Amino acid sequence: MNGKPLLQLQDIRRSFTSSGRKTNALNGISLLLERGETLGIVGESGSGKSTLGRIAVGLDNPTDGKVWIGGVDVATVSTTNRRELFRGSQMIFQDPYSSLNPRLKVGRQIGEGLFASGISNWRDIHERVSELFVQVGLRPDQVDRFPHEFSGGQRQRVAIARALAPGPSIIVADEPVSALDVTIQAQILDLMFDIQKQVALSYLFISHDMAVVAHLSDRIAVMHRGRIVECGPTESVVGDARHPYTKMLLEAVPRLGRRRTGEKRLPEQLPHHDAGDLFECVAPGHQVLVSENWKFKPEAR
Ligand SMILES: Nc1ncnc2c1ncn2[C@@H]1O[C@H](COP(=O)(O)OP(=O)(O)OP(=O)(O)O)[C@@H](O)[C@H]1O
Repeated sequence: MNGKPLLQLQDIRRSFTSSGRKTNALNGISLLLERGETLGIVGESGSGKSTLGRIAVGLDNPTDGKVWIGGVDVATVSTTNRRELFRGSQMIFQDPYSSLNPRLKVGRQIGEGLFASGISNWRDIHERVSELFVQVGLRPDQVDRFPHEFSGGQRQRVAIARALAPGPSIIVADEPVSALDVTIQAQILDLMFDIQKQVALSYLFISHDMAVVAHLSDRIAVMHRGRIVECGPTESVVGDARHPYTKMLLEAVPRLGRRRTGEKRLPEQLPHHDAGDLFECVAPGHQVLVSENWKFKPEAR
């Protein structure tokens, strides 16, 4: 790959229309994901995080805006090349049970990913699947099990192995630990961190939980109603949040909120962003960007 950012999104918009009602899930998202970094995406339910993640891995298309993978504008490539382009972008979901085929042995499911990425010898595939199992902390003899024969944490390890199989450079993890017990959450986050040290991987790490996002991310982008309202290095966003919505998210997390003093009350109204407020989470290095163009306005119910 060239020296271009791994993933670049420019003014991404996505609306859905169902039963005659239009929802603007994304209202102009611009961000960069650099090589080897973890960009955390945090925001409450419905803020557009999953829609953003799906667009980042090619599972959905924006209504408007541009997606570049390694400097290549996705809109300019053929369907076949597009599939190839997105092979380097894999996704891990919240519920590994529903994202795994319940009727297929897990080794086979991972093997199929390897086959699709060009390994045609099943002996090589079997060997690689065993290696992947070891990499995610499972035993090679567990490859012949079905998904229901694993615990929740083990299933997420299987899902991680499957995502790693095609040798991706980007993994979008959408609430990967939300369904797990706290101790298991820490194990999976540590595993993701260790894997990133072993192989050159960038994570787009999506969660509603600021504590979880802060644990793993180099940078954090805070999403509110389909927009990024604050973005910067984790220590700045967590330690010195500027946007009221970010402060609100932090106050909702006792473990992180305790760091802050003198601001115990949550804002009674959420900030409203003007439609023309285009905010770009493209800061290289340590710059903190805060959307300034907001005012408090009662929430529309
Ligand atoms: N396929 C769809 N059809 C209609 N509306 C959709 C669709 N996908 C998402 N939406 C709407 O877009 C908005 C953003 O949804 P999205 O799932 O991206 O948010 P989220 O931040 O990931 O929330 P959650 O954590 O609850 O999944 C929501 O209002 C949702 O109802």
